[in-house]
Amino acid sequence: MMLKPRNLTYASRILRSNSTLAPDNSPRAADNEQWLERLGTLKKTASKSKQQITHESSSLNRFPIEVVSTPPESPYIDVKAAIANFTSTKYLQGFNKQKHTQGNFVDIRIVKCRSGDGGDGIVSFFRDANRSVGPPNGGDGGDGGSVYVRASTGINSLAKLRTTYIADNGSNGAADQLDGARGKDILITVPVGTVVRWCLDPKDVRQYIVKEQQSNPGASLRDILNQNKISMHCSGRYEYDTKPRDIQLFRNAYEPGKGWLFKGKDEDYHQSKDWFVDLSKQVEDYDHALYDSELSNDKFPLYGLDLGVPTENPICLLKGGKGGLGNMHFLTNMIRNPRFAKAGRSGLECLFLFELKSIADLGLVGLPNAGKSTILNKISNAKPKIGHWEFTTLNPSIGTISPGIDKPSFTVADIPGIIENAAQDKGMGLEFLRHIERSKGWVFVISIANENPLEDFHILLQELGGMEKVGTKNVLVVCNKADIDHENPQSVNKFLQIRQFCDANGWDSVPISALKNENIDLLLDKMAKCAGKLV
Ligand SMILES: Nc1nc2c(ncn2[C@@H]2O[C@H](COP(=O)(O)OP(=O)(O)OP(=O)(O)O)[C@@H](O)[C@H]2O)c(=O)[nH]1
Repeated sequence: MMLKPRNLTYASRILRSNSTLAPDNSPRAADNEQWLERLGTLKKTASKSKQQITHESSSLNRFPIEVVSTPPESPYIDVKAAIANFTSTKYLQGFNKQKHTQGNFVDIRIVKCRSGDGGDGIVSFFRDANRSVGPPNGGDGGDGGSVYVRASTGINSLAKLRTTYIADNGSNGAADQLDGARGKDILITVPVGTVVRWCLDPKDVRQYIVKEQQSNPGASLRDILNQNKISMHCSGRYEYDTKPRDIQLFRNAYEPGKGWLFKGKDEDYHQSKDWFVDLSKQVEDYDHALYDSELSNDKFPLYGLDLGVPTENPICLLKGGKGGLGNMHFLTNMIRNPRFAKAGRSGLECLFLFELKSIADLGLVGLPNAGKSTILNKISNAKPKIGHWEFTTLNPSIGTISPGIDKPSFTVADIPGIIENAAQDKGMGLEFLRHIERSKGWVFVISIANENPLEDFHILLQELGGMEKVGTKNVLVVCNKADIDHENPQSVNKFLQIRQFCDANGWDSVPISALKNENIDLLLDKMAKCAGKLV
């Protein structure tokens, strides 16, 4: 904490207040001089202040980065990473438009946030019947409001998120040493499971894509976003290794030594006076300390902020700017009438990508029309849409399964069907995978009535990231629609082929008919195991 003279002299002010006419709770010249002397030491300690955001999760997608330079070459860890990591293809493709949504479900939002500017300190002098110009008594500006986020249960969509959140600026100081009011903070409440990431302005990204597509007409959106990189300053644990942890945010505020506000005589007049130049040098240390503490606070986790559990205390995304000092702090033995004060520090403005990654124990994946929604409908309390056309499911739905009074319940997420080349944005793309990313197990639903179910299974495996990615999950393969043509030996053969492939990989498999309720109890047992709820 940076002590200002008023804090130092509180007791002495109370003692003196009855004995003089002057407004005698303003800092004395001697107090101010003592404070100015101390500033040099503040500068060295402030940069060690604690970093604010600590919610970092290992479950977040650690995308590849290229470290370009590290301290001491640069004060930061400079990294390059693909643009795709700082935007959303779903957003750029306009998936948020009404035609792509069912009901009120929104799982991705880009939001502009701004913390408030600090109010300015003011120039004012005490006046009464006996004195036209008394000691300086200009108060400090109030701090700007900050932007906070918290995750809460009971909400399951980002639909209510606004596009812009702007915290209030702090008020300017006033005469009689009155500090300005603090700006009002903003609290953004999101569902548990939301990941917040720093992101680029979609307008800039769109412009960039148009330019790239003009120079390279065949390039797809995904290729452009993956192949082009942005550079950024990061901070991290460079004492031990060069691991960048946070993106460094910068305020558009005045540099240390600047930000003076003058009344009466202008800046040129003051800069020509030695007493002001000396004072300004001392106050520059105060500015440096502020700047250092801003740098250590103004960071955002490079891989995002994972709000996977309800937050007890709101987390500060953007801190408001500090209020400026009033002229009462600049009274010294040399300077009897300080006609200058300091401006408040600016707030911060950033765009954040809010992504809801549902938290379900199991994820149902399959080609369109495989019967995923029918299964979820049969086994849980969820009522997803069922239709005999492809892509009936446009949004994920989550159902809770309660197998019995003595058995633990678990949750299952049904996501839109995945088709060949989904990774290249065919069909509904792979955007919805975020909802099963955190799931312990993946349940592959394959329609045994299709011509080549084993090939369908291979397509799914390929689109979901291959054996390497799928190998990190518990896997259950459900061969649905076993009622169709069940007496035909070819149908049995199709199932046996899949079972053989599953056995070779150590995965469980089960034939069912969701429509006719066949083998559903066995399916529930196997799903509970896959979710890690049964041994
Ligand atoms: N014969 C038969 N038909 C089924 C079975 N399960 C589902 N169906 C039918 O298959 C069609 C597709 O079912 P859905 O549950 O909507 O399939 P989905 O996988 O959710 O489809 P998308 O929403 O496109 O991803 C519907 O007409 C269902 O009635 C089954 O076991 N047997």
